[in-house]
Amino acid sequence: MQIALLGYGKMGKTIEKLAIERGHQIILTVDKGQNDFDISKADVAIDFSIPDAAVNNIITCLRNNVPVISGTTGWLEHYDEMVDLCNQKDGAFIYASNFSLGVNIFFELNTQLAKMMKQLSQYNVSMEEIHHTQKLDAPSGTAISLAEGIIENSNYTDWVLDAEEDEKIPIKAVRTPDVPGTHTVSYTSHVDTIDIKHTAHNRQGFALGAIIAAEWIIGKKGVFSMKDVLNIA
Ligand SMILES: NC(=O)C1=CN([C@@H]2O[C@H](COP(=O)(O)OP(=O)(O)OC[C@H]3O[C@@H](n4cnc5c(N)ncnc54)[C@H](O)[C@@H]3O)[C@@H](O)[C@H]2O)C=CC1
Ligand SMILES: O=C(O)C1=N[C@H](C(=O)O)C[C@H](O)C1
Repeated sequence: MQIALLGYGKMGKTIEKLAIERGHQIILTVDKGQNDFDISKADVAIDFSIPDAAVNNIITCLRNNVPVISGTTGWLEHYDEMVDLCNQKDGAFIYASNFSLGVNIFFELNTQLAKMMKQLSQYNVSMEEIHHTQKLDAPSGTAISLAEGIIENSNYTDWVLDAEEDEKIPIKAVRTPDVPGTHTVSYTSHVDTIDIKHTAHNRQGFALGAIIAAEWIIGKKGVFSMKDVLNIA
């Protein structure tokens, strides 16, 4: 596979190393300030850039008929526009807030637990996400996905960052040097707490998942998710 990497930071560099080990070629890397690039020769593009750049990068890929894997978080208010553009261009697109296998299993566990807890009004749910201090967005995309999984399966209506409001899931965002990503969902009653937690030890799980998604999307048309790629649940 000939891959274009949009964003050549911590994730871009981790993906480059793993992709080469899997026999792929990196034919283009794009980083800050490179606004004029030719992506048309890539089989697939993988975007791990910044929230302000993600939308333009996805548009460039779809307009050039290049399938795009988007891992950048913090731009989701434009997600529906990207879905429309993908369908209009008969393109191929996957966004995932978290590409790691472990977190995608954790998403399923979170959904099942939310269903079990729905009738148990003595428990209140809360979430904590911990990330490195360079992270630009809060809460993390993964925390938002976890909150959406709970909202779909409970009486909670929304989430709220670093605050407490009725019927909203409180998410605490903590920034600590060098933490790749830790997410905890807690259900607390007066007598006990149930925690489920995922801890990333490094970025390799995110990178491998994104490469597997890129390998999977070649030859497909449409908007997909990691559930389609991993064929789970
Ligand atoms: N979905 C997932 O599994 C994961 C998502 N992420 C997300 O991926 C994004 C990148 O994460 P990191 O690599 O850790 O950040 P990073 O800060 O190390 O790298 C981002 C890179 O994007 C570059 N950039 C800035 N403007 C750009 C533009 N217009 N076009 C292309 N590149 C541009 C920056 O100069 C930087 O080198 C973040 O939004 C993060 O939340 C991170 C890890 C896993
Ligand atoms: O910025 C990061 O580093 C990460 N971002 C993603 C997110 O916002 O959920 C995924 C992972 O937690 C690492």
